[in-house]
Amino acid sequence: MSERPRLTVLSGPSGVGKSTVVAHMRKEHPEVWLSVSATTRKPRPGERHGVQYFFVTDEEMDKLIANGELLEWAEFAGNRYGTPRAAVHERLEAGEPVLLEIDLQGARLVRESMPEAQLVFLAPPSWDELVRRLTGRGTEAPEVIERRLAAARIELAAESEFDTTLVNTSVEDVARELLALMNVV
Ligand SMILES: Nc1ncnc2c1ncn2[C@@H]1O[C@H](COP(=O)(O)OP(=O)(O)OP(=O)(O)O)[C@@H](O)[C@H]1O
Ligand SMILES: Nc1nc2c(ncn2[C@@H]2O[C@H](COP(=O)(O)O)[C@@H](O)[C@H]2O)c(=O)[nH]1
Repeated sequence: MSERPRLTVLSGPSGVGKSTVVAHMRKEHPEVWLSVSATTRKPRPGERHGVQYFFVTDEEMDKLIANGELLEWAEFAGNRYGTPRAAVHERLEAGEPVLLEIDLQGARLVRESMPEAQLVFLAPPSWDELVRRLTGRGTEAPEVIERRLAAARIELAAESEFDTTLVNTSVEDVARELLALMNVV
């Protein structure tokens, strides 16, 4: 590792492949620490509490927010999501490469509170391919897909706010590029 690791934020429209890229990257490089967010969204089949997310009630999320326990939080497509603050700071202080996979609103908040963070935007090869991926994943009802696509138009329009854009044509290529940006390889 050539430089001190810093916080990296990966954002991009729902269905672009953020989780797929990060999972691929962490298979080879488990030393990259991925923050586990809290969310009020219901678990998808196979998702486990404490692994993909901390699945919390609305009341629990209210408390996390009120107690200042979240580094950032946002409402996205009808659910709330937030990054637990303490774990991120602990890992950064330990010198580990830290990655947040969060939406545009969260990325903007992190930029305000931690201007040294690098913001990476994951873009789809095309709009049609984004729709295919989001629909093909088969995890959301049609009305939820519509909400996520409406958010995607806003997120795509904000690409220039990010330090770097990676286009997710190949999971392997993007994972390699992200590792390089994080100074892990
Ligand atoms: N490069 C790629 N080529 C083809 N399909 C891909 C590629 N990357 C991801 N996918 C597929 O796209 C779908 C969405 O990927 P994924 O769930 O990782 O997206 P995401 O950005 O994490 O979405 P969300 O923000 O909704 O959590 C999945 O079915 C995944 O297998
Ligand atoms: N602002 C935040 N956004 C987050 C966080 N954790 C995840 N996300 C983003 O939410 C959407 C939807 O995720 P899904 O798992 O329901 O498909 C996606 O863009 C995630 O990146 C967070 O802590 N804060």
